[in-house]
Amino acid sequence: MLAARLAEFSPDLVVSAGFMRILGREVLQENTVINTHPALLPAFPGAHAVRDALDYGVKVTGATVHFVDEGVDTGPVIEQAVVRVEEGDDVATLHERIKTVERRMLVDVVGRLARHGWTLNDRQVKLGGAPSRDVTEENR
Ligand SMILES: Nc1nc2c(c(=O)[nH]1)N[C@@H](CN(C=O)c1ccc(C(=O)N[C@@H](CCC(=O)O)C(=O)O)cc1)CN2
Ligand SMILES: NCC(=O)N[C@@H]1O[C@H](COP(=O)([O-])[O-])[C@@H](O)[C@H]1O
Repeated sequence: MLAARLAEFSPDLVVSAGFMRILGREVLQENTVINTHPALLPAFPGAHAVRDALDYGVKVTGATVHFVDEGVDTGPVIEQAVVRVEEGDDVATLHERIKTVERRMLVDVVGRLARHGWTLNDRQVKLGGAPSRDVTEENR
């Protein structure tokens, strides 16, 4: 039982990155969970975001770090980073480029959450601190 296993560590924050199981109420009621998703939510939720973005023909996609709620990819957005779709991209090439950006963003977000905390009003997340340059540069 994941909830019980997590309780043994009393984590301040649980990070889901590539964790492909839907978390249930028993985990979410006891833990603050964030997730990284390889699309600009609310676009392309679910388990096949990169494929779905390519199939749709978007020119830009990206990655989202969000709080996890009982919905699927519906939690409040913490940070996003944009990635252009390039000529000749397939799922593998596009996903690798997204992963490069999302890993940097995830490290930045976890650091800011830990150091500066956050506020949540309705769906608006305000993180303390400022995004690191390499996250914001990608968004230019
Ligand atoms: N309660 C939540 N749990 C999780 C979330 C979330 O937003 N809410 N995010 C996921 C990770 N995730 C997207 O970032 C995600 C993972 C898996 C699926 C999904 O539909 N899985 C299907 C299998 C799909 C397939 O393999 O074809 C399933 O579990 O039946 C959607 C989104 C972490 N957990
Ligand atoms: N919907 C969940 C989802 O698609 N998660 C994605 O799985 C990849 C894991 O990469 P990795 O195995 O190389 O860390 C990441 O791109 C993450 O956003």
